[in-house]
Formats: sequence, structure tokens, C-alpha cells
Amino acid sequence: MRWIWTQFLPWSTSCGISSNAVAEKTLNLEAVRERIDALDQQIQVLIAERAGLAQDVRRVKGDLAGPAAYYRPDREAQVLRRVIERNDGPLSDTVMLRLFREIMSACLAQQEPLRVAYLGPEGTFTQQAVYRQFGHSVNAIAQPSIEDVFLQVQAGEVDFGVVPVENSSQGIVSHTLDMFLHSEIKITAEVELRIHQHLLTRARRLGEIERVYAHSQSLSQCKHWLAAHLPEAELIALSSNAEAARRVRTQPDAAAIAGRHAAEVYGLPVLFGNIEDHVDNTTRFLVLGSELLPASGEDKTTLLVAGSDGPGALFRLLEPLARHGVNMKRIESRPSRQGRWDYVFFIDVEGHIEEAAVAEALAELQSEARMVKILGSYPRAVLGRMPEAEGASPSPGAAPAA
Ligand SMILES: O=C(O)C(=O)C[C@]1(C(=O)O)C=C[C@@H](O)C=C1
Repeated sequence: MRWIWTQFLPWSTSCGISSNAVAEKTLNLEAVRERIDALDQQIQVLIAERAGLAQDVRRVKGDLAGPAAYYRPDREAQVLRRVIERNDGPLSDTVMLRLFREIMSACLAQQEPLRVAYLGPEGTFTQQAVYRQFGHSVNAIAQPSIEDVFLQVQAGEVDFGVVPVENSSQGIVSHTLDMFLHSEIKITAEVELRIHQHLLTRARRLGEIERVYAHSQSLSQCKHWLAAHLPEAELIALSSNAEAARRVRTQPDAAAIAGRHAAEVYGLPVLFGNIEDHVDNTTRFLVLGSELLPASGEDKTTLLVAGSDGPGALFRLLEPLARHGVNMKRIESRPSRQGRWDYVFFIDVEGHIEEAAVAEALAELQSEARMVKILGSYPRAVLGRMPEAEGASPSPGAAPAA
């Protein structure tokens, strides 16, 4: 705390603080900075040593099939969980995780830089989810649709894909679930992102805004805020928030609703921050790959199940889960597209298929069901569970943010 004084030197001098005291404060500042320099040097040496070890890992793994074989979300989840366990402040868990996330990302990139397809265009929340999961040392490639992300992964054009799967206030993204019906794609990780919507505009005050562009989901996530603050503005739905931000660059009487990342990508000021109606508005994304991965210790399994027809059919499917103490987290039914009124179920359970209880319940489920597909056994989101995952943002409806 003492060194802060030196920032007010003119004041302290005019208040009669002796020149010795001032010298001591200056000395202290220098001493602290020397200590920081010494630590920075050590940190740099340690990071370089860590990067060297990651190269050793690469040598041990040998010439595997492709870059995807070098990315291990199970191991990364373990590393990040330990970071949280060890953290005693003063930096928050979120900040600490971000730093380690980027160190691992850089270590992995020197093994093989990953190519990750995501639902674009540039500036979407999905792109933000890519960086949340992989850090910034990846090659993130925007795709025009969810289907294109699946196709790129399936064709081996990219190593992984990232698509949204559900939002806490809007429900599931059915298009993503339906894509699993006819593909061999596996889920290799999940990412949770707290969605903060911002009003981006070149206008200096609300009264100058005549139109608001956004994806229809974002318009509805901010419905009450818009009704209260921009009741006269025309609301125009576009294919994405990023497209909305792109348009607003040249329209000073218009605003876009989008994330902070879009504001940075399109160079737009944030007039109001956090304008979403629900404070815990969260979207879950899936990382798509081509393989099932080993357990990380805190995992989730997603199954695609088709049952038989008749009374008690769904009960018979779920009963083995209950009997083996496997916790079901979610069940979603979707048309099977193989007959009228025929349905399949997407089921999320806690645990990994390597765990005995899950494996036994699955074996029984397989004998009961018409079809069981294991879509993935993957680590539960680590970063997304942090409450202030987006960093310091102004509170809903607060004064202009930028
Ligand atoms: O442990 C591994 O398998 C590594 O490749 C090392 C490492 C890391 O930097 O810790 C890097 C990339 C993987 O995704 C997981 C971990």
C-alpha cells in the first residue's frame, strides 16, 4: 500500500512531508519495481521451461494422426481445476484461469496450431467461446452455419468445431442437436459463456437512435430493456449480432446489440453495457471432434437414444440409470426424421463411460433401446462455471460504458 503514496508526490510535498519521507517512498517504489522485475524474469524462465516440457510431451506422443491428437481437453480440465484449487488471491479464479489458459494455448500451438471452425461471422459469442476453450493461439475459422461447422469437422478440414447448444433463457438450439442424427461427430468438450449484451453505437445518446439491429434471440433477451429505454426505435432482426455490429459502423443513427468482442472487432463504442433482461443469461457450446476421450475426473456423457414404442418405453430406458445411481442432468426429445411421430432422446448424464456405474447402466440401456449412440464423454465446463466469467462489466442498465 505504501508505494501508492508516491503517486501523489506533489500533494505530499505541499503538505509538509519531509524530503526524507518522500525519498523513502520513492525508494520503496523502486524496491517494489526491482522485485517485480526479478519475479518477471523468473516467471519468463518458468514459462519457457514449461513450453520446453510441452515439446517433450509432443515427442513422447510421437507422430500421431493429426493435431487433434495433441489437444487433450481432459488433461487441460485437470490442470485448470488445480489452478482454481491453488488460488488464494488476490487475483480472482477467473483471471488466474485466463492466464493459465493462454499459457497452455501457447504451449499447444508450438506442438501443432489447431484449426477450429465456429459459427461466424467474426465477432459472435461462438468465437468468444472458441477463445474461452482454446485460448488465443488457435486459428479460428468462421463458418456461415452450424451445418458447415459439422461438415468441416467431418471432412477433416479443421481439427475441431464449436457450436451453440443451449441458452439458459431461450432453450436448446435444435439445429445443433439434429445434426448429430446423421453424423459420426463426437463431443469432446463443453464451454459455458455468460452472455452479456451491450448496446453498440456511434450515437452519443439514446435519443439519436432510430433503429436497433440484432439477432432475434438477442432482441428477445433484451426485450424489457428496449421497451423501457428505446420504445420508439425500430427493431430489426438479422442473421447474427456480428452482422448487426458490422452494419452499425456506417450508420450513426442506429445501434446493434452484441457482445464486447463484437465491439472490439468492429471498433464500436459501447453506449450501455449488460442490457440483457436476465442477469444469469448463459449459453452452452459444444466442442466437436472425431474421437471419444479418456476421463478427466469430472465428466459428463451425452447419449442419443431411440426407444421402442408402447407403454412404459421411456421409463424402461431411464430405469437402469436410476438403478446404477447415474445422475441424469437433461433429457431432450427430437423428431427422429424416420417416421411420423417417431422421436429420439438426447440424454446428458453425470460421469464418464469409463466409470463402472455409467458403463453398466449403458450396457443395460443398450439391450433395451432400439439405438444408443454415445455422442461424447467429456470434461464438465471449467471456465464457464466462474460467476464473473466475462470480467468486470457494468451492471444492467448502468451508465454508458464507453
Ligand atoms: O499433457 C499433454 O498431453 C500436453 O500436450 C501438454 C498440454 C499443456 O500445456 O499442459 C498441452 C496441450 C494439451 O491440450 C494438454 C496439455
